[in-house]
Amino acid sequence: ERKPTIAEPTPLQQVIDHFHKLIERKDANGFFAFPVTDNIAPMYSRIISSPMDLSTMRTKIDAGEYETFPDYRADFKLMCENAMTYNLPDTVYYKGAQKLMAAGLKMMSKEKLLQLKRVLP
Ligand SMILES: COc1ccc(OC)c(-c2cc(C(C)=O)n3cccnc23)c1
Repeated sequence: ERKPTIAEPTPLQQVIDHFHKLIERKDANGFFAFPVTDNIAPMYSRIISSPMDLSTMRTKIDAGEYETFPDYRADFKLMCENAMTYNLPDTVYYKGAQKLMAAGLKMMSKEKLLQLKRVLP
């Protein structure tokens, strides 16, 4: 019978996958790994209108939902900004988001992407 074909990742998916893996490694505690639920964060779904997390981003990467690299970077920023909206500044979540955002945007800066473009076919 016909075998299901596994879609060959596009060059964009491969570049996004490369950065996503680096970001996942930076979230050692897993605070950003899965959607934040109302039972671990009271009223979260009332306060944060557009939730985002690394597992949702992974699903979007594999489904080819990111048309451009900036679309992916925007979800990463949204995830960090949500944490800095919901949590007070002196929490591990706010501080973790601040650190993750700084490291991630530095890694995915326009200069870094230009360098990458030079070495890609
Ligand atoms: C303490 O263990 C965990 C485990 C998973 C979490 O989110 C997926 C979180 C978590 C992650 C967050 C964020 C990202 O705002 N959060 C906010 C308040 C209370 N908990 C959290 C904490």
